[in-house]
Amino acid sequence: MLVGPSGSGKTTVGYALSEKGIPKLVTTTTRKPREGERDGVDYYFREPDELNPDDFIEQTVYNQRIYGLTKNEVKHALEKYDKVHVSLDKNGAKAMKQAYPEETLIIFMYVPLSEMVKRMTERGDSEQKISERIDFSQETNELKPIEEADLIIENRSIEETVDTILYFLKQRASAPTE
Ligand SMILES: Nc1ncnc2c1ncn2[C@@H]1O[C@H](COP(=O)(O)OP(=O)(O)OP(=O)(O)O)[C@@H](O)[C@H]1O
Ligand SMILES: Nc1nc2c(ncn2[C@@H]2O[C@H](COP(=O)(O)O)[C@@H](O)[C@H]2O)c(=O)[nH]1
Repeated sequence: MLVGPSGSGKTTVGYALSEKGIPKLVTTTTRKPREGERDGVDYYFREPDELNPDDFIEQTVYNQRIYGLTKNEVKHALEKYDKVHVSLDKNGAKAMKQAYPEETLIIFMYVPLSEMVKRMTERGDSEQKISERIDFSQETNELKPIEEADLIIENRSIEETVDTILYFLKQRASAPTE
């Protein structure tokens, strides 16, 4: 599970992990698509009244929008792949870790605040959106790594971050189980 504040690079690193054979679980949200985002690829974009809580393993409200991971998405992915990744907020990651402690790893990514702003600007977010996201991050303490994190990593260069994650996963896979 990739966790970190807005603009820390979860989506970008996630693309790179997919290319390395660790595909992404597509989650569902009631927020509107950003430019270039596609339904069924980036998210399942839905209206609030289309969501049935029983279909979800976990759901959260982030910045006034609902996000969640469906049981079906996990079931279908794990029929095909032994390892997958997903980008979740802190609440989602904690809930998943509690429910599936042996099967999940939390990778917390961060960048300095100034870099977050720069990257969101480059991504094309409006000044208002950036300011909302930064305020939200600060109010919810999103910049602070969560205690449950298995790996905490500053996302300086994408290549370095991806290599570190792959190395970490390899180490964990070869570590003897208790
Ligand atoms: N290591 C990096 N160096 C430079 N730019 C980066 C790096 N990682 C990501 N970016 C850029 O930063 C911007 C934000 O990255 P991204 O959308 O992946 O963040 P995110 O954590 O998924 O954010 P959100 O939670 O808001 O969806 C993008 O424009 C991306 O290309
Ligand atoms: N708990 C969950 N968090 C999710 C899910 N899908 C995405 N996210 C996280 O929400 C925020 C905002 O995402 P954005 O794409 O609107 O910037 C970010 O932290 C995502 O990782 C989910 O299904 N459950």
